[in-house]
Amino acid sequence: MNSPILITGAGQRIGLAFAKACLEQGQPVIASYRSYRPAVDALQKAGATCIHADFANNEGVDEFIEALRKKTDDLRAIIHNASDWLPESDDSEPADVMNAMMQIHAMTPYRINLACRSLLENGDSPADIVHMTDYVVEKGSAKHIAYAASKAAMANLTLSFSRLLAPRVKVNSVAPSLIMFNPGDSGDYREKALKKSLLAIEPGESVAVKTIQFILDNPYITGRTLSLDGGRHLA
Ligand SMILES: NC(=O)C1=CN([C@@H]2O[C@H](COP(=O)(O)OP(=O)(O)OC[C@H]3O[C@@H](n4cnc5c(N)ncnc54)[C@H](OP(=O)(O)O)[C@@H]3O)[C@@H](O)[C@H]2O)C=CC1
Ligand SMILES: Nc1nc2c(c(=O)[nH]1)N=C([C@H](O)[C@@H](O)CO)CN2
Repeated sequence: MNSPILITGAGQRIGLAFAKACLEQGQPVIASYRSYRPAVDALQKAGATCIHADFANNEGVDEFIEALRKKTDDLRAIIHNASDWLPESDDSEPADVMNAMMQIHAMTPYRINLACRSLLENGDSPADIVHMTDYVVEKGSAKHIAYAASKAAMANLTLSFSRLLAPRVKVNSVAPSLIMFNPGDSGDYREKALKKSLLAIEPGESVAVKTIQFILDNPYITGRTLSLDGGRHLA
């Protein structure tokens, strides 16, 4: 059948890497992006269907769902990758940070999963939902409290949706720690971040691509979180 895979936040970094890997294998892709970049044009040229979406409020989520349903009647998988890594800070209102984090990491996948259940059930079997969570779900984060809480909520969505959608749809999380730095990360920050895991490397997007693909290829994993953290829990 070759139903498309939906990847949210595919305009850069991990989401873009997974979208490219799918297209290289002939796997149809529907990619959501918020900020336009030349990479979005490149995805479209490579055959992806790209849909602009800002999930900052429910109107934006529902507009996206409406646009998605006009593009396809079925889905092979949904990869909930879109994310903002907001810290607490003196110049931001804590309630605004928590609301923004819960909106992108919990409300958005919750609404999309419920609205797109029939698309997954119409697609190739078994279908998949993958939530991109974070190592901090296990340990918390003193500097990204709301972010960690919202990713924990996302991780719980994996448990509930795996119960709701089995056996037709598998639902899992990938919990990365450091995968790739951001351009503005200082040398001091990078040095400290690398020391937080046993393997002490910045692996890059490919390890996330491999992990998501492993989940999609495995018919007997659901309701689980795969840790992708270089042994950070033992460092
Ligand atoms: N990179 C890492 O080391 C780690 C990543 N992760 C998780 O893995 C996933 C991928 O990480 P990474 O590639 O770094 O992610 P990014 O920080 O690059 O974010 C991915 C995309 O999410 C989009 N996005 C943010 N807010 C919104 C919104 N309100 N509406 C729509 N789209 C939005 C951004 O769109 P745009 O830029 O177009 O505005 C961005 O391109 C994320 O879920 C992240 O939390 C977890 C631990 C470590
Ligand atoms: N949306 C994002 N979430 C996270 C990012 C990121 O760049 N975008 N980065 C991290 C860090 O790499 C952290 O895991 C290690 O310092 C966490 N989440």
